[in-house]
Amino acid sequence: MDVPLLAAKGLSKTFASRGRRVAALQDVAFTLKRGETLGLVGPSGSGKSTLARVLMRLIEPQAGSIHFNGDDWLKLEGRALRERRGAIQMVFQDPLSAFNPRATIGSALAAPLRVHGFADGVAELLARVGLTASLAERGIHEVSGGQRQRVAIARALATRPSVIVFDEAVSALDASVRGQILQLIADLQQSEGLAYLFVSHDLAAVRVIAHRIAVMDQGRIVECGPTQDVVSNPQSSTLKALVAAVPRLRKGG
Ligand SMILES: Nc1ncnc2c1ncn2[C@@H]1O[C@H](COP(=O)(O)OP(=O)(O)OP(=O)(O)O)[C@@H](O)[C@H]1O
Repeated sequence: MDVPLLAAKGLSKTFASRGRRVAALQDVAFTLKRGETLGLVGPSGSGKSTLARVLMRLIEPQAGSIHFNGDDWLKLEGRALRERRGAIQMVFQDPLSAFNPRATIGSALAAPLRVHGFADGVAELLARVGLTASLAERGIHEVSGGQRQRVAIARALATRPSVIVFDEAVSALDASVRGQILQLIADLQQSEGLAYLFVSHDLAAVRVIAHRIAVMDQGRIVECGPTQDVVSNPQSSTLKALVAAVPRLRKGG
């Protein structure tokens, strides 16, 4: 039997803010297989980041479960959580916000290696993302946007994850750099069998990288299926609107 690497069920999260209750996740379920990319698309406020943060154990849902790699993921606490949480990593849109501005790239990469007791070197990590070892001495501010995103990916790899969540990770890059980073992400998946949750409002980028796409709206997954099927024959009004917003995906366009 083909047991998924990760299976989420019944995830619900309601935020209360200024007297209003917002259902950010409502009974969300999905699976991820080893080596698979699930694209997660949806309009602003649909719950994509909330779902990513629940996976990362940054926020607790009120209901639901995640089975991941043999663990009841949302029940892990204390030492077990500390030991295992590096198995799911996240890459954000803006790597600058995720790095200590005064640290060199080398020290930013060395820290997670040390914490996990891994013998891999910084140079090795940089090589895996197509960067030269000499970059280790530079600050994160001193390198280009594309190089920064490569460093962010290298740091995610440092804890030997089996899942990486990309949250709008290529959205801020210009088109040619975006293509190169998408290629790197795909190559790493091929060589290392990583599973990805690729969160983006950019359906064009999701289409090239995702095997399957899940569409969120108002906290629910309203549609999910193989990328080609879903994009060529959208069922939900949410996805129809997203497809219409990408001119070259429109029928006859
Ligand atoms: N900490 C919070 N407190 C209150 N409301 C929140 C909080 N985090 C998210 N929300 C609300 O939950 C809903 C889902 O937000 P979320 O950020 O998950 O959506 P999103 O799809 O990632 O949007 P975007 O594409 O704009 O990042 C929104 O209505 C948002 O305002």
